[in-house]
Amino acid sequence: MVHKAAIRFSDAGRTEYTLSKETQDAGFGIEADELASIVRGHDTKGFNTHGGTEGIAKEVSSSFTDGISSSDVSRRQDIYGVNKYTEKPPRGFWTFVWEALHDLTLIILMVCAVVSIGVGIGTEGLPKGMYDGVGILLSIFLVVLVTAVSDYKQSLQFRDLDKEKKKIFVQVTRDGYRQKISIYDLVVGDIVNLSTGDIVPADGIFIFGYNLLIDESSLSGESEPLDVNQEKPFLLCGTKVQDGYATMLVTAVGMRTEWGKLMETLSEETDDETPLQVKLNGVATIIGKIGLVFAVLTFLVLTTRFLVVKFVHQEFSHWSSGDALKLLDFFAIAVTIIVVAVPEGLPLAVTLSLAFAMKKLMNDKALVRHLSACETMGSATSICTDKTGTLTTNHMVVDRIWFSGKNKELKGNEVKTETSETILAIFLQVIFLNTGAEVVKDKDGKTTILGQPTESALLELGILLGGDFDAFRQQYQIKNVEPFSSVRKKMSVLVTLPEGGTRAFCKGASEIVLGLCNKMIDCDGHSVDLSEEHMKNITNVINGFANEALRTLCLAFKDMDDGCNEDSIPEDGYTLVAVVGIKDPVRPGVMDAVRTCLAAGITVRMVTGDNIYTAKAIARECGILTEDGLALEGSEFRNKNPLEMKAIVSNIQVMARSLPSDKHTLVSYLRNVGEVVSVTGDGTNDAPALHESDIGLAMGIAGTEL
Ligand SMILES: Nc1ncnc2c1ncn2[C@@H]1O[C@H](COP(=O)(O)OP(=O)(O)OP(=O)(O)O)[C@@H](O)[C@H]1O
Ligand SMILES: [Ca+2]
Repeated sequence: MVHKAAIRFSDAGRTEYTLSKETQDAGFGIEADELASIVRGHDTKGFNTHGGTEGIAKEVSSSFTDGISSSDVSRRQDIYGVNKYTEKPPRGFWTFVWEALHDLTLIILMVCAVVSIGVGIGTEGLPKGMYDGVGILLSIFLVVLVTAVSDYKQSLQFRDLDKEKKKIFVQVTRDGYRQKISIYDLVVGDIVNLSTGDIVPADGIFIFGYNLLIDESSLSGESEPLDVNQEKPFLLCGTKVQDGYATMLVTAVGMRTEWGKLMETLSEETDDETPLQVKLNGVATIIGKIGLVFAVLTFLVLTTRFLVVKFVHQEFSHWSSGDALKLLDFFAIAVTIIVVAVPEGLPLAVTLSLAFAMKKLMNDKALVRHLSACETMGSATSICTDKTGTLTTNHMVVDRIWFSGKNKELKGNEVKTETSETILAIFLQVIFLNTGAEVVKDKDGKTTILGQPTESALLELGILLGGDFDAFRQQYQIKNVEPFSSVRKKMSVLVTLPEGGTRAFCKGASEIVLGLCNKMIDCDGHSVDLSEEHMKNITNVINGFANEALRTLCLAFKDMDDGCNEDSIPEDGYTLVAVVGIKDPVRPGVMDAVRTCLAAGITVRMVTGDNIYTAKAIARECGILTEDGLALEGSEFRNKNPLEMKAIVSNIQVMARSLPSDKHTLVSYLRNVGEVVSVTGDGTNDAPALHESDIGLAMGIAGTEL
């Protein structure tokens, strides 16, 4: 500390670092720009000058455990800014009118109108000579008005959509407890909890966490993910947490971040035309060109005939105003051909009807990112949906438990009375220590569970069994965490026990975790070797749960030798404690929806990360899986060669235990065989497939940007 202070003192002396009065008065120890540039520039020297993470936390008066106090927020916003990006001012109505006027046919028409009025008045006098010209002008006015109004309305709608899209919530610790706030309310000094799949909501410094991998491709285009830890603590806004879990101290928000600067250059709305519009515009242009050719031809032919006649009658030197009028008449005929031939209104009609469809969808609480989606959606021949959260409600409750010792399935409330204490104790350890969810108390002392539904279901069970989350977290020291990911399909932790010794816990997809076990606990709480017989038994239990459409998880532990390596968590030699079956009921209405799709000739496919039996059971329940349909596991699909894949892909109805990349492969093969594929999914594991699909329907729960 003394040492740091000394460095700071000398550095301060050298750079003449003085605080502005406002910052000082507000009680902070660092300027906003200075702090922002340290993180943005990955300036380790400046970082150390300010005393590292602790020093900076002190300077922005934040505490790692309690965060900031919410009464502070406006003071922080005054000094360090608001987490919003300045956007280009929205385009006004008149810009749209101006744009609509920039149309070649309209310009030709206007010229014709003016000429026609001029000549008309000259020859036929007022007001009769004006009628034609004014008529043309009026119709131009009408077309411009309709185009401008519809474009303008569309841009307003997109702005609303944009706002909707940006309503993202993050978990922060404020006033000593964890809570959810909107990213707009984030201020410098906030302690943010990041987990897999999150977008980093502001610039910040890593405080604490495990195995944090950051994908910076959105900022730097660099696709190799970056390790972030105490040594390399800088986190940039707009990057994505690819793996791991961490808490972060916010150091810059809004326009002071790199992302903010990027947004400023990007916030220009991009025109997106739907495929149909592009096609129709193409058609309109071709027809227009043909019309133009014919118009020119007609004009030339008429004029030539007129000239020839004049030549034959030897009147070439006598020109009357009648002749001029005749030539003008030819011109008018040519223009009429153009006007009739160019189907100006066609693309316009499409825009209008699509905008209408979008509005209707929005009323149904569906958010349409691109206008084109409405149209493509109509032509979809295949839907790939995930299971959890889309077909099911995502409200999970532990329904069945099987303890290896008991060899008996239990309902939640029977567990306490019928299970030996040793087993129960270990069971609670797995539940409370090996979890990414958290039991939090809010201001009024009410407990809520924050976290993924699967983990919340387990925590709820733990509380039901009389466990105390906080007590567990205080007694045991967590050494390492490998968070859950859709690829690994399990979560593991390494923990120091209060009585000494280190223990690893693992929970996750049943077959996968079972494969890591070579022992199990018997009824007295002793570890015994897993025999073939046991294995068969347990597999039966798992399949039994799965056939009842339950999501099954295995929980296991392993006692570590003294002096084991704390940097890695073992991948084998676990002792099985329990199998749990979690109920996640099918959403009401799903069966009808599936039936409607099938009736409309759309094939529905389920692609899920869950167990194959669970997947099949749910698929049957929803009417997705039929007698002759194909259900297989992701690994089976993955190992086929491209030809085989192509052959079976159309028959696949259920794909279970899939990796995110499998979803992606499936979609690209389906498109390959000529299907228009729509993908629905809620999670980060669906993102690659959503990208690949013709239409991605993200069921917005998590803040996953696509
Ligand atoms: N938090 C967790 N910890 C440990 N294991 C988990 C956790 N969540 C899910 N699992 C296990 O991983 C399996 C697959 O999860 P994954 O995320 O790949 O699919 P999903 O997104 O839940 O399902 P779907 O693809 O249908 O939406 C689950 O069946 C479950 O056994
Ligand atoms: Ca999912």
